[in-house]
Amino acid sequence: MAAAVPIMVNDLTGKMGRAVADAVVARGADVCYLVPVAFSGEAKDPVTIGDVAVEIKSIRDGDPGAVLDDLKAKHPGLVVVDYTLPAAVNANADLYVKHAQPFVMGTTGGDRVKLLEDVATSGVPAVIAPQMGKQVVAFQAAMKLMATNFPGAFKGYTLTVTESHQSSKVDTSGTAKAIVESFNELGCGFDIKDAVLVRDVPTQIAPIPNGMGVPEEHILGHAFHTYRLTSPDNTVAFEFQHNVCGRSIYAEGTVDACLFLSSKMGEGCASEDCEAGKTLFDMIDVLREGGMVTN
Ligand SMILES: NC(=O)C1=CN([C@@H]2O[C@H](COP(=O)(O)OP(=O)(O)OC[C@H]3O[C@@H](n4cnc5c(N)ncnc54)[C@H](O)[C@@H]3O)[C@@H](O)[C@H]2O)C=CC1
Ligand SMILES: O=C(O)C1=N[C@H](C(=O)O)C[C@H](O)C1
Repeated sequence: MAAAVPIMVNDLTGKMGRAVADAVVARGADVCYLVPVAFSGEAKDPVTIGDVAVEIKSIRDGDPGAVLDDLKAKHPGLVVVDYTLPAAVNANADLYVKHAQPFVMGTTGGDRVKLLEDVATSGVPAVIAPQMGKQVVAFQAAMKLMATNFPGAFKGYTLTVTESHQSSKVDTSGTAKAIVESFNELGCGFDIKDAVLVRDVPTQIAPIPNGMGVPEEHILGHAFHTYRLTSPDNTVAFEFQHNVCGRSIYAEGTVDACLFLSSKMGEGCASEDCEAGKTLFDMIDVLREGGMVTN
């Protein structure tokens, strides 16, 4: 039986970090366990999750690289999870890469081109994806497949994109950005700057068609996305929607990504679908290789 995978969650005092830390503990100590240190933007009081008291260290002060090296030595096979902020994405990835630390990056935003280039060329195993919820990833993969098989199929159609998230979200949905890439390959010519971002609570709560119809109990944690395509003469319309309440779908997917990454560490991608030596993965890779629990 494989050894339990040690997982460090940065920042588990944030909303997603906490959901992932809870999911790590819930998955069971025979599968994975939470290491007792996490990075945040600043040092904070320890947080107890399950029976683990986690020390919260500042990633900006002291020597975070030495902390990582020490954790790696104490917890062989360590996987780091990053759910921080768009402004931290590139610097945090640089730190993990510099210390050859495999990681799962769920944080959105930052300079994505640089992120993917830097990590791919480093050879440090990583899963990077703006969406970790496996059913949403399956939809994302289906759109990608449609774009590959039928490029230009929606040429001339007008696309509108509306996304609603908790008002603390600072960036445009990373998932919408990824899915719009496929719509553009299908011929839509959509500028992501034209996406409608709903962050005000009254509009979120108001029923459809005037509002988003978000259940009030999920105002602090929801992700509603609608992509609407209309033909040039307005006679044909398509609407695609994925509406998520809460965060467990992403947290469970993240634990799956950690286990996937752990199986890849040191061997590259072994499946028929993957080119040998591949070290940078996304959630579509994780999905393709199966083995994800159903939630
Ligand atoms: N890939 C996916 O499936 C999902 C991605 N996300 C993304 O995760 C990110 C975090 O979202 P939330 O947890 O809602 O935000 P949050 O604001 O609740 O948490 C962010 C945390 O990061 C900390 N932080 C700031 N700078 C840091 C640094 N340099 N290093 C370490 N920690 C730092 C903050 O103190 C805060 O506690 C966002 O980019 C969001 O879009 C969220 C849900 C799902
Ligand atoms: O910040 C969030 O909450 C989410 N962020 C991700 C994104 O930007 O796409 C995934 C999901 O939408 C939730």
